[in-house]
Amino acid sequence: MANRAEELDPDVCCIDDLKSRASVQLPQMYRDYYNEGPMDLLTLRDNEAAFDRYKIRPKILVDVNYIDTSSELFGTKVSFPLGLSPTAMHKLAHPDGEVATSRAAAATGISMVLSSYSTCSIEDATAQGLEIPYAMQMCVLKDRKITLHLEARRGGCKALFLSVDNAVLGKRLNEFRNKFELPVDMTWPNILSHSSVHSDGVYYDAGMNLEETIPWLRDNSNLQIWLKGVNRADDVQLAIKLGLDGIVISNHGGRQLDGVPATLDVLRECAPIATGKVHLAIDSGIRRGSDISKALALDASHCFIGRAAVWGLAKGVELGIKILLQELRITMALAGCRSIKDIDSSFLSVLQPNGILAKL
Ligand SMILES: Cc1cc2nc3c(=O)[nH]c(=O)nc-3n(C[C@H](O)[C@H](O)[C@H](O)COP(=O)(O)O)c2cc1C
Ligand SMILES: CC(C)CC(=O)C(=O)O
Repeated sequence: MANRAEELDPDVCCIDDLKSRASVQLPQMYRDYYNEGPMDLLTLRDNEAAFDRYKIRPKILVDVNYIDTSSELFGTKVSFPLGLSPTAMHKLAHPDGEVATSRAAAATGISMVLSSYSTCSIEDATAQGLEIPYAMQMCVLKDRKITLHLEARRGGCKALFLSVDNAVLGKRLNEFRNKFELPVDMTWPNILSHSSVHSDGVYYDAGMNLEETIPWLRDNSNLQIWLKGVNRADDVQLAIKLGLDGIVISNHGGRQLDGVPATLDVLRECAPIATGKVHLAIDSGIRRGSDISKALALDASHCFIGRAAVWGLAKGVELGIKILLQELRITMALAGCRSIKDIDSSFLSVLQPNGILAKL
């Protein structure tokens, strides 16, 4: 049968399998750091549950012999509208770290955003994929001499993703209980070529404000600037006013402020403001190809995954990406969508508490 998992691994058929595999392989301290979040994990759970509240409405009798999943990010073609969110310290899960993750992104033709706290250099990571779009995540650090935006350009990145949801770290109980710490031989080369791990300057500047930071970045970089971690309609309006290139609706995968709404619900609220004015992407909670189709139907132009990629480091990041692509293709075929632009709000309904399906 045409759709049967082709070359996929029978032991790992879905992202949940990948999570189980990674969870038994990783030491508890790192497994909990990856899998969990702050306090009661309310947002972490709701990010995933939100995708189940939206129901797909398939259109019948569409010729789906040929499905085109291709899309575009930062003006570069990608095989489907999925990218890797910035996640710190890949060497905790695999000795090749971000180089391995980047290799998988390149092999599958998708985008990758590198974390400021990557354990490989930007140059080593981006050398893996000459055809795919890379971006660099940055926070404004206390030490302004740590110029990640300049490193990003040297490394061939097309965009900067400014994280705006981490003025301080969320209260992650697992990190307290497990006394989380980095192995002594692990460093953050993109930050530490300029500073020492013991310097306070390598941490976030909690006083950062956009009115000052965006012009500073524009003066010092010609890369696209995206905001990552937007959760309110008025902040979408601010991003448009400041002329930003893109926004990622994100709650850091439910790792920062527990109790904020699921990103899919925030996307639904913010998309009408952003459409046609600024690129809009989403992350947090994406575990299935059908989740990607739901976000696209709610007007996201791109989706990103965090944990699904780090779980992949235990068994194959490429395998995880291929699983999501296969599931997206099957969803599109069964829903009657031949291309990404066919996926619109007519393909979704919401199940209301009274049990009645409502159109968007
Ligand atoms: C282990 C881990 C490390 C992360 N490190 C960063 C980081 O360095 N910078 C950042 O902006 N976001 C970071 N994030 C958040 C991700 O970019 C992303 O928003 C989140 O993982 C998406 O949710 P998901 O894991 O449910 O896909 C991290 C997430 C995880 C799981
Ligand atoms: C080094 C970090 C603080 C990375 C991060 O953003 C996270 O763990 O969610």
